[in-house]
Amino acid sequence: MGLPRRSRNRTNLKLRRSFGSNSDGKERGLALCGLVPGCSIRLNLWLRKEELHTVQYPRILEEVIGGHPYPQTMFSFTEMLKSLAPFFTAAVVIVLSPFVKERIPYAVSNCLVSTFNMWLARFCTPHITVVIEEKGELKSNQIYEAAKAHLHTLISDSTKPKRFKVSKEDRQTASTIDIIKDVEVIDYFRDIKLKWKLRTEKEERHYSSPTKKYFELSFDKGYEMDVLDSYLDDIVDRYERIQKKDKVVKIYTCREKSRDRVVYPEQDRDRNVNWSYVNLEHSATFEKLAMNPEQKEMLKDDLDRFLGGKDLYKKVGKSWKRGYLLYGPPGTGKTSLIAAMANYLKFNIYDLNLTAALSNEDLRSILLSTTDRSILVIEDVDCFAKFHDKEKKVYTFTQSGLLNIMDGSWSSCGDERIIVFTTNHKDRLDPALLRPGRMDVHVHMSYCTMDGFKLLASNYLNIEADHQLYRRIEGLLENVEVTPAEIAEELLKSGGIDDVLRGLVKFLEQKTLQKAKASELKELLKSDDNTDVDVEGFVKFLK
Ligand SMILES: Nc1ncnc2c1ncn2[C@@H]1O[C@H](COP(=O)(O)OP(=O)(O)OP(=O)(O)O)[C@@H](O)[C@H]1O
Repeated sequence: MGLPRRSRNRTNLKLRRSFGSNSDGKERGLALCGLVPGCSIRLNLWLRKEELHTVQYPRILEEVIGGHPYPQTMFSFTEMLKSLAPFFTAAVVIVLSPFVKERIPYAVSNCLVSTFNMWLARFCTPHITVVIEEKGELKSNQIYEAAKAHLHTLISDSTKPKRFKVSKEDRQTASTIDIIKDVEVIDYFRDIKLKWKLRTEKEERHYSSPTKKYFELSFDKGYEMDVLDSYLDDIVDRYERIQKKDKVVKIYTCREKSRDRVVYPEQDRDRNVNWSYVNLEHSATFEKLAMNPEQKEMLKDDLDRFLGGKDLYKKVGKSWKRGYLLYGPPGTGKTSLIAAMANYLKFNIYDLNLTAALSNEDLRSILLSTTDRSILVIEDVDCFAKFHDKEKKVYTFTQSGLLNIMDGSWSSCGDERIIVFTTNHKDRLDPALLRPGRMDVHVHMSYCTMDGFKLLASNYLNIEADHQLYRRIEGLLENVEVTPAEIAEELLKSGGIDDVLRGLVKFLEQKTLQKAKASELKELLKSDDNTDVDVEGFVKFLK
């Protein structure tokens, strides 16, 4: 596990003073430590006590560290007094102790001595600070997520810090306790005392650059192996187990890039990718979906085979990814099917909102920032047919850009990745996009059938057996194209079962009538040779 390193050329050094001796043990004095926030780089500057009053600390450290000024306020007098106060207390105790022992109760002198010991231990034992940043180079940092979950459990179950926050969202059943930034949370592991702090830091390059979050984990020097190899590993293992068992599926959306088009340096491009997430509240499951039962089974089998196919994919040298194309008219359940797939697999969803402003480079960064065991969704992919248009190439990705990323870097640097495209017009898609390897399974989401209707009626109205109106409904469904979304809307209306079904029959009859009128009109227009009308378009419009 590599610890992150930072440049020494930073302006916001935090300085700490402590007494001790330097490495050869001879020189005693005050050590000025330049601590880079969130980093274990420590710069010690040894001074004799008599030099303390004459030295300009900032100037000296400036030279040591490399030419950056520090805010003078860091060396305030109060702060200096604060850090010397325990030392002073201890000195008083030591000097006065023979005298004090006889005159003050044992408990009081004992308390003073132990305060001194604590202070000594605190200032003389060197600490290690490990920084755990929220984001790695490209993706989220799993140790950060695991630490967050661990601290959440820790403060909910036992150790409460001095300050913590409580919140409860609308639909939550219980309130949530969470840590606040800069407040210390103490944890113990095999007698090692561990101090956690959540920190945030604004990148200084630009006002719109994102705030960086990270945890600082501090502990006594000498325990590095225990902490890195056992403590953190335990936390991550536990997190992974919980994730697999009770994982709440999340849906990530990519936030709009800032409008002022900041051009970040190459190494910072990925910082521009900013996913935000909410828990997927969609309760869709395969069982609740009204679709062809055989197709449903085929899809579930395909997903199962994909999940268990690690060795096969490795053996044949293919990336462990699978592409699905869901096509059909609006309201036939494409989005619901994606939610059902995510709930079935317990994979997070990345909803990629392709806008004309994205370049191929942006697209690459976005795709590479998604995690394994996820479903990448690109809805209404036919709308990007215009990405053939090379004229708009300044900020527009190209179709070949999308395909290259899908086939190349994105798919080869992760495991268990699913990509789902949806479209209302399969015929408008470029055949290059449709070929196996890119879209391996094509799923047609069709208008509602009688089987689909029965399933919806069971979900919405709890009708398990037959109903006297079913014959009528079946007859109507055979003749009219109606989407499951339309049926669902009717079934949601208020009233008893009979009222709702009668309302549905009425709705279907109206649709049948409209259809008949539309075809009548079509025939009429066709028979009139002099009519200069786009018959198909006109009928569609009327529908
Ligand atoms: N096959 C289905 N089974 C069950 N419910 C469905 C189905 N299709 C649609 N619905 C209902 O209709 C609503 C809208 O459907 P959904 O958004 O999944 O359709 P869509 O095909 O993705 O539409 P669009 O192409 O406009 O995005 C869903 O929330 C669900 O309640």
